[in-house]
Amino acid sequence: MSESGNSVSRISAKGLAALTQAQLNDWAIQAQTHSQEGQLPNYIPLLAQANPTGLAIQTRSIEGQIVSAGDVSLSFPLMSVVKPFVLLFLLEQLGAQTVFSRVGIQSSHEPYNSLIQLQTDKGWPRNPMINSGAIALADLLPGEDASSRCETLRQWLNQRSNSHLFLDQAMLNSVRSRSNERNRNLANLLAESGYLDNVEMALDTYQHICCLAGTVADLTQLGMILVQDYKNILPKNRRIVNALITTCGLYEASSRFAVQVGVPTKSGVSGAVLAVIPFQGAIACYSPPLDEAGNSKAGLFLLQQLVQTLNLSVFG
Ligand SMILES: NC(=O)CC[C@H](N)C(=O)O
Repeated sequence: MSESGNSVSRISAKGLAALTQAQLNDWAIQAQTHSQEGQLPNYIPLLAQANPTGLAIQTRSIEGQIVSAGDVSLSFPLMSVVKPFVLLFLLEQLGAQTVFSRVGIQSSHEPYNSLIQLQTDKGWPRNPMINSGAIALADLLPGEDASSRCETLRQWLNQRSNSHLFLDQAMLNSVRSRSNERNRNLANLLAESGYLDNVEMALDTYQHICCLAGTVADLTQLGMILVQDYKNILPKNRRIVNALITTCGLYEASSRFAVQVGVPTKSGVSGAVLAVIPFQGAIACYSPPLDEAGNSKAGLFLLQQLVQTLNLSVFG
């Protein structure tokens, strides 16, 4: 690029509102090619049977502009995309002091379900975006059993965000049909180390909340509660969640993504991805094939296109 071209691109400011339908359509087609390089997870039967070519993306701006591409009628379980919202709920209900007496704020360079990481940390869950941390937080949710805890969280989220999340019972049955020894080992070590009270309830609650499901429209609505001041949610709690999804949201790929793309982003093993563009809007993608870290191939490609073309990086 010429020097003058370079300086022009450096000062050009665009923003989410500048996105056109034609751009998003083009990128959605290119994203399909990227998704072919990914793999479906094999440890949850219904996720293993997902249609690998199913793809949807929606952007929602604070002015109410919505641009979508792909099949927006597809619904999918949030899986780990629920983790920031469990954290937000508990920060609002219990306060940061209680929450961070049960979970840390350090990023991890191990996979999201790593037992080695938890052993290295002597049973202290490093952050709320990996399974150990989310299982520890599931233990703090109020309610007598997993289903009532999940229902309380579901209603709280739907009321705050005007989304229509539902419990995907078939997905929950599928999750339960295979014993997840990794998550059980994590929960046992958390309990032995004093960071979790009830192993069975925490695991059951965690499985339920991972099966809260919706469409990309629900996901962008949900994302809006992290975008700006919203219905009594404390700004400091929103900032904590956005900071932690930036540093930990994509597991061991988080810092690379922050450097290369630069927006707070959370993924789930279903192929769901949610990005928060502070004071501008939210972007949700769904495409099941995953990269090695368990992040949607097409989802991360789409975010990269959007952020780079529209200058959305939160780092300026
Ligand atoms: N990365 C994820 O989405 C993990 C969620 C999934 N339920 C698990 O515990 O393995």
